[in-house]
Amino acid sequence: MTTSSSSVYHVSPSSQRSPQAPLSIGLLGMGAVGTLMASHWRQHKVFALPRDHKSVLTLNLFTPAAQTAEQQTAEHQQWQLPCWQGEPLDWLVLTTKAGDTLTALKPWLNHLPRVNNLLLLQNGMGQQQQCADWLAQHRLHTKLWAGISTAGAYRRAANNPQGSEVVFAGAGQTIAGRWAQENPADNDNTDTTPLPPGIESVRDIPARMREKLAVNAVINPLTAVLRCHNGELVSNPLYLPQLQALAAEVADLYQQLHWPLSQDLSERVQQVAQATAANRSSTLQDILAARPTELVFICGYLQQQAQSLGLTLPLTARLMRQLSD
Ligand SMILES: NC(=O)C1=CN([C@@H]2O[C@H](COP(=O)(O)OP(=O)(O)OC[C@H]3O[C@@H](n4cnc5c(N)ncnc54)[C@H](OP(=O)(O)O)[C@@H]3O)[C@@H](O)[C@H]2O)C=CC1
Ligand SMILES: CC(C)(CO)C(=O)C(=O)O
Repeated sequence: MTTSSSSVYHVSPSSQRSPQAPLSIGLLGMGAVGTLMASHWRQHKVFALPRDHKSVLTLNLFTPAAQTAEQQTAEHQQWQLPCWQGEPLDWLVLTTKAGDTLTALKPWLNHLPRVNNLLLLQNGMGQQQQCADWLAQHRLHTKLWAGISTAGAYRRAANNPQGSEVVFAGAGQTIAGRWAQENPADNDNTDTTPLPPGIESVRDIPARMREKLAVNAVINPLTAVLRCHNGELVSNPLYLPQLQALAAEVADLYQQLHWPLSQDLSERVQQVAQATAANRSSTLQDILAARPTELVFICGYLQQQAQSLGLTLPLTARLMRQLSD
């Protein structure tokens, strides 16, 4: 098990041993992050919620050599998850893309009264409040949690009966907290429900998500329009001023919204772009694969916030137009 000096676990597939009694956990969204999480929770009772409600789901995970401290050789894992039939769940963890949240949940509505805690482990913002409203509309008392992760994984074609596998691309930190309202003052900071292993409980999840959102609101649309790796936003003298201008626009909005940022946004974005220099942003990857992006839940969410104050975000709006052309 890989742990830091605090109680934070750094997610690494299957290497972690559970320090607690087995939890029953449902996973909705069996893609890259869903498979990584399922691997991590092999000691628990994990169910899949596949779109087709099939009885069993086969997962394939490839971990390259030396991806985790204790693992020296590359490893292929294949295992199966039973499909959830409405058994009581401690946790339902949703790992679809942001835009698929409610579409994925709706077919399971009748079973949701048997779910104690629902965790949305996704990038973007906006879908958490949509989900909170939807749960309230259906008088469901499931406790809603939101989380973000810096672990990395991607899907690729593979020579197995399923035709694909998930590649573990890097360990990271996963945090989550109760989502009551978007206003942090209204959140329940006292909930001590133990989270599934590998996820650190934080008291200020909306604030933590906003910090991440600000970085994504700069790197993701720019790399998608410029069709470049993250690092080029800093190393290319034509791109750096665009990064700085967009960061200033987003930082100004945060100031107007009274959303604190722990660091100068332009500096923070440059650090993240350099730390992930060889990566293609998730938005660029989606565009190259002709998949819908999550920008509506990143830039679009900030545009809505700006609109609520009677403001506009001209640079963001131009990038969004360029990407919709
Ligand atoms: N990949 C990464 O490294 C990271 C991703 N994230 C975030 O995590 C979230 C998930 O990303 P990722 O795992 O990469 O995405 P993937 O596209 O790999 O996985 C999403 C999964 O959700 C499934 N899904 C979509 N709609 C439904 C539905 N209606 N019912 C059931 N399943 C459904 C998809 O199924 P199908 O394939 O059939 O469409 C797919 O298996 C995103 O918000 C992403 O930004 C955050 C940090 C890192
Ligand atoms: C931090 C960053 C920009 C890394 O690529 C990311 O979160 C994403 O691509 O969505």
